This record gives sequence, structure tokens and C-alpha cells, in this order.
Amino acid sequence: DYYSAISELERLLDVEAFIIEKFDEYLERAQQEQQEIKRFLSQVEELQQNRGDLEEYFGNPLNAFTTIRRMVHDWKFNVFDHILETNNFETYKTALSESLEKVNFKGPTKEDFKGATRGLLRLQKIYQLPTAQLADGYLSGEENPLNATLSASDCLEVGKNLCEVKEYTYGSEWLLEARKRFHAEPLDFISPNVSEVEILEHLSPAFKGLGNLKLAHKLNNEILDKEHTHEEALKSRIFYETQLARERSGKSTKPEVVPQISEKELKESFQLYTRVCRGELRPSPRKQRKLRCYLSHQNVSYYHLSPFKIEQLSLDPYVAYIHDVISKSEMEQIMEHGKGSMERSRVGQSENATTTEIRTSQNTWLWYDANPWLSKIKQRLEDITGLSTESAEPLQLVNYGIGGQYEPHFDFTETTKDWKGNRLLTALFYLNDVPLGGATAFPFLHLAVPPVKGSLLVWYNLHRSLHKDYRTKHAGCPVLQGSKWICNEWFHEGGQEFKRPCGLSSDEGKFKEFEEK
Ligand SMILES: O=C(O)CCC(=O)C(=O)O
Ligand SMILES: [Fe+2]
Repeated sequence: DYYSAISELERLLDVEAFIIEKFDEYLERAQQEQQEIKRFLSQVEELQQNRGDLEEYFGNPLNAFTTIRRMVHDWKFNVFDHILETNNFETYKTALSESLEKVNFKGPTKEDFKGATRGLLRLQKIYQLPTAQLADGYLSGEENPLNATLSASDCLEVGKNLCEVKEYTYGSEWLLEARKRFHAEPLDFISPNVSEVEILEHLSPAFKGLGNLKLAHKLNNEILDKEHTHEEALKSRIFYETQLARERSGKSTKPEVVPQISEKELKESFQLYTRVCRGELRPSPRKQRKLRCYLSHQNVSYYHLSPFKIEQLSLDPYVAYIHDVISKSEMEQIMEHGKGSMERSRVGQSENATTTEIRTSQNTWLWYDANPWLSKIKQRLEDITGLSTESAEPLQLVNYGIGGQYEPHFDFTETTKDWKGNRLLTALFYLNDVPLGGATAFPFLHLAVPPVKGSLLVWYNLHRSLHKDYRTKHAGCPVLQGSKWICNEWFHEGGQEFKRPCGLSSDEGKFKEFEEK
């Protein structure tokens, strides 16, 4: 008790002074936090005001990336963490979560954020974009960059995510970029509170991952220069010093670091795919010389009046554009109908189909029965191809996002169980123009077909004898700028007996060498 001795009261005064001190600290912090929240809110408000046309805004992958990043990360660090960790805000907290529940708000997750990073990496790898340029919003050799740049903390997050999946080469570049930007940026722009130490905490292990222990050691020492008692760095220092000493004395050799290239990336078709997407490979003049553009009624009386505009792209296997085959209002109608039910695209057959990085897009199916307004389009597809839709699949609407792609694949499947048979012909409508990237690539044909709004691309996946044509391996190149909307129709074998009769000889095993390439 305090009444029986003055000394205890003295202690009480000490305690009181201590409490005052703590509360002062607390209030100062709270004020600081409020200011930070305010600053963050006004920054976001400014961004919101500058967003302009949404299609165009999100057509810029950097804007898409930073928006997701803001929702996954910045709101949490700058606002919610501050508010939610303080009990005073309990009532505010319930009101907030209730109102979020009311509007059924489900924000992007960490997985979204990682996916966005993987998208940027893919763009960088396939289009060979230098890190600093990409971070500055330069997507190709253009003079004026996109109206978006990444901050030091954006670069840090990209670098962190990449190192997490052992992509140390690119990861270290992003971290170095973060450091450069950290020094260049005005302090009030850095959000959420990045420190140089935090950048170094990731940069040093990244160089260790690359087998550059000397540099990792040097960067680790820089952490210790700034924070003498940094526990992790102190531990790492011992590791680096012993390791480097052993190397010097010849007791251990420099670790051999083999760059991580997946089996899939080593495949010839993948290498060709990236080169075709970049425009480094084109069909030879010898092949191109034989190609024609012409008008055709395809033996349908109606089209004598308004023939199809055909542009051949490859004769064997046959690939061609048919231009201006679908009207603006039809395209809009398709997208409007599909938009509400898009789901992450899957790869594989029915029950085994899974989502994968091989195909980063969303899609939905439009059944002809359920959408009678599609019958005109169905008829047009029959008129163009001369095939029956009796065994065809419903229309598949597809949309690609940040760095969205579909890696090289065949459209035919391994087994066909029913009378419909395999996918004979692919008909692909381009529903929009893609400002950069997003071509349909045929690696073995050295052919990249850029999306042309309102045009249809067709090719046969099977030989005349209905055996698989392995040269038709194809892909959707990553979308570099803008988004990509397409619509697929797959015609199957069934019902084409008189429409596309088989030849007299078998094509089995023809060009089989392309199967595994
Ligand atoms: O996106 C593309 O251009 C190709 C799409 C594709 O190959 C497919 O959906 O099967
Ligand atoms: Fe395909």
C-alpha cells in the first residue's frame, strides 16, 4: 500500500511520470499515424482522380499492378494495421467491417499480389525488358513512357516476391532498383515506410542465392553499419566470414550456381515461342510469297453480295484471318453476357482440369441453346468454315490480365471418347485490339498473329486423315499493354464426313518429331 510510507508515494510519482512519458509517446505516435494515414488517403485520392478511362487505365500493366498492390498491401500497412491494433477504435472497427460486409467486399489476396508480380516477371523475361525501364513505365522502345512508375517500395515488393520463389537474378535487380529509388525519392513519397535496411535485408540474401558471397557479405555489413545490433545480420556475418575464409584457403570452392531454367523453358517450342512473340522470327519470304489476300463467298449465295475478306497466313498447315466478320455490337454483347461469370481458366481435360501459370486468364462459356441471339454468329462460323457445328463446343470467352498468356499447347486432346471426336478446327475471334503484345504465336511456323478487332483466326489442328498435326502447337503471347479479349470456337470431327472428307492416305505420325519439342 501507499499510505504507510512516503517512499512508496515517491515511487508512485515515479510511476506516474513514467505513465506520462509513455502516454506522450503514444499520443505522438498516434498523431504521427494520423498524419500518415491522412497523407496516404490524399495520395490515393489523387490517384483516383487521375484514373480517367478505366479500360485504358487498367490496360497499363503498371496501373493494374499498383492498384492490386495498394489493396493487398498499402491499405493494410498504412491504415488498417494502425487502426485495428488500437483498441480505442473497436467501435470503428466493427462499423467498418460491417459496412465492408454489406457491400460484400472481398479484396485481392496476397496470392493476387504474387500473381501480379509473376505477370511482370513474365513480361520482363519474354519481352526482354530491363528492370529500370519497366519500373519507369517504358514497355517498348517508345519515347514517352506510360503515365505510371513504380516507387521504391513497389520495387522492393517485386524483388521480395521474386526472391521468395528463388528468382534471384531478377529479384536482385528489382531490389537494387528499390535502393536506387529510395535515395532518389522525396521522403514523403515512400510508402509504406521502407527503410534502406529492409531493402538490404533482402538484397544481401539475393546475392547469396546468386552465389556472390563477397557482395552478399558487403551488403550485410552495410546493414550492420546502420544497425549495429541487427541480430540476423550479426549471424550472417559469421557465416560469410567463415565461408569466405574457407574459400580463400582453398578448403571450399565457390558454390556453383546454375541458373534456374525449368524443363518447360528449355523446350525448343518455348524458345521459339518467346522469339516469335518478340518479333525476332517471321515466316521466310519464300513461304510468304505464296500467301494471298482475297474475297470469297465460300459458296454461300448471301455472301456473293458481301464476301469474306480472307488473309492467308500459312498454307500448310492452313492458318488464315477472316477480317471484319463480327460487328461491334455483337462483340459488346458477347462480352457483356460473359463478364459476370468469368472464372480462372483451367488446363487439362474435364475432371482433371486445373488452374496453372501456363494459362493466366479467365474464361466463361456461352451456350448456343441458352443464347439464341448467338445463332447468327454460329451460322456465320458454319458459312466461313464450311463445317458443321453439330459437334462443336459452346463459345468460349477469354480475357487475359497483367502479363496474361497461354503457353505453347495443342488444341487437340489425347483421347476422344464420343462421336464428336477431336478438335478439328479452331476459330478464334479477336474482340479487341491489343496495343502491345498478346499475339497468337505458332512457334514452329515462326508466325505471330496480332489481334485485330473484329477478325477471326482459323486453323486446322488435324491432318486430312484426322491424325494430329503437331506443327499446330500455338500460344497466346503475354499481353504487354492493354487487355485481350478473345472468343474461341472449336469444331470437332463428328458430322464433317461430307464437309471435309478424309484423304485417301493416312497422315499418321506425320511431323511427329514436333510432338515433344
Ligand atoms: O490467346 C490466344 O491467342 C490463343 C488462345 C488459345 O490458344 C486457346 O485458347 O486455346
Ligand atoms: Fe489453343
